[in-house]
Amino acid sequence: MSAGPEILLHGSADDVAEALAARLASRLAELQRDTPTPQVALTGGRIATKAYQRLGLDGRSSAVDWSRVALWWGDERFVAADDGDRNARQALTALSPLPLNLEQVHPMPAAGDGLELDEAAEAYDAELGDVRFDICLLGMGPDGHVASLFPEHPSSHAEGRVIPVRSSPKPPPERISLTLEVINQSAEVWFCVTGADKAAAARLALSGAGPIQVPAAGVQGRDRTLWLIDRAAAAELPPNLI
Ligand SMILES: O=C1O[C@H](COP(=O)(O)O)[C@@H](O)[C@H](O)[C@H]1O
Repeated sequence: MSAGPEILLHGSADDVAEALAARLASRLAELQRDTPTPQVALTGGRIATKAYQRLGLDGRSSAVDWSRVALWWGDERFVAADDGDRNARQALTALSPLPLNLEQVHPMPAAGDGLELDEAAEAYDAELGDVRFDICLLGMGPDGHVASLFPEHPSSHAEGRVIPVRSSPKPPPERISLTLEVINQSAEVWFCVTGADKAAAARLALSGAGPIQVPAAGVQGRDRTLWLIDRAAAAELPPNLI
């Protein structure tokens, strides 16, 4: 059963990225002792991408068998596959030095792949099937959004597991997102949150706000919910949480 969120405080955004990369490598190696292919949902965002770059550089020398890691995405911008805005493109470029098994890499469909937005979300739902993530990584926007679930927006209270998102408050307007239903089936959820512009949202997410107003507040892993956070983003947290 999940305990409350665990706050892991770091000095700077770079420290969070380094810590995320190191934690991911060590947890994956640990999981691989008992699990043939750990299932990981990746996030987009600047800090996560830095962590992927670190893993791309150092990951080969870790104990992880990268051919036995399945990669999924928590959300995606519905743009062309070669668009630099794609979360998957950014992550896979960074991770390209690793010997991943491409059959275990599951990017969300891109615009121009032959599917409309709704069909693309349905196709990803079917591909996901009954997979539950061992680790789900999440960023958080300054407005408290997670994946592409935005506050007070239809995405924050949509039904289903994988949803099409239109009129996203953050560009690009069309996206695909997992819902909290799927995210919260993950054994472990790891937030990576940095910067002073996230401080107010972090405080709200960790002090009982509603998930429609602050989607990050509705996230809870089955076993663990970690917040890898820098001092700037943690500046408004109640002292008892740190
Ligand atoms: O649009 C998105 O933004 C969030 C947060 O990004 P960050 O750069 O502020 O960390 C990210 O979690 C999400 O995957 C992405 O699509």
